[in-house]
Amino acid sequence: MTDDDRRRELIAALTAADAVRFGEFELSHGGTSDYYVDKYLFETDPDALTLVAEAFADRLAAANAKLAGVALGAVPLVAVTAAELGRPYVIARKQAKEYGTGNRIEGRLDEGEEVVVIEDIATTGQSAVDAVEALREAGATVNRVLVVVDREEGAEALLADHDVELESLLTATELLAERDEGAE
Ligand SMILES: O=P(O)(O)OC[C@H]1O[C@H](OP(=O)(O)OP(=O)(O)O)[C@H](O)[C@@H]1O
Ligand SMILES: O=C(O)c1cc(=O)[nH]c(=O)[nH]1
Repeated sequence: MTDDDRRRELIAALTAADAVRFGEFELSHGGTSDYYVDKYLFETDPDALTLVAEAFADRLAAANAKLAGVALGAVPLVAVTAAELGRPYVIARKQAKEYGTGNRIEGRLDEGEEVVVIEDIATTGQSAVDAVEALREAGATVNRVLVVVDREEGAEALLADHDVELESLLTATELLAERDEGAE
């Protein structure tokens, strides 16, 4: 299957899961948008979840790295991708747990381990940067973030400022091409 075919299949699966919404939406790091990718709708749909995990696993097969998912949204994605690859993973919480272990990073992480971050959506990239910083503080080496959708609103540049490369399965331009062509 070509990359284009795979992208088309993924867009169809996200659309079938009703995850691409149009209207007015508030975003997590400020501002509003006329569209929103409801990650929980595609992540709870078995077809879309499987496609995303397979696409991530393909990209990660050659990298001998541990995976990390950014809570909450990327947890199902990292779990299914890691199972597909037969690899362990960790979870980066938004904040450290306030009792018990007090962990910010959940799961086993050894000093100096290479980690690739899995994220659902990148908008400003701030959530991904926060996870990278928490992982680095915990001793990991991180230079790659993989997302399902890059909304192309600054995440690539912000991550590059932190020496991290952003890769996406889909860009907003690709995801919204049909709507935008219709609007021309
Ligand atoms: O690139 P950014 O500007 O940081 O925005 C994208 C982030 O915002 C959303 O998460 P949300 O805050 O909705 O959190 P959740 O995963 O806990 O639902 C999305 O899943 C990304 O994690
Ligand atoms: O930036 C966000 O908060 C955001 C955008 C989006 O399309 N989907 C989402 O879950 N969060």
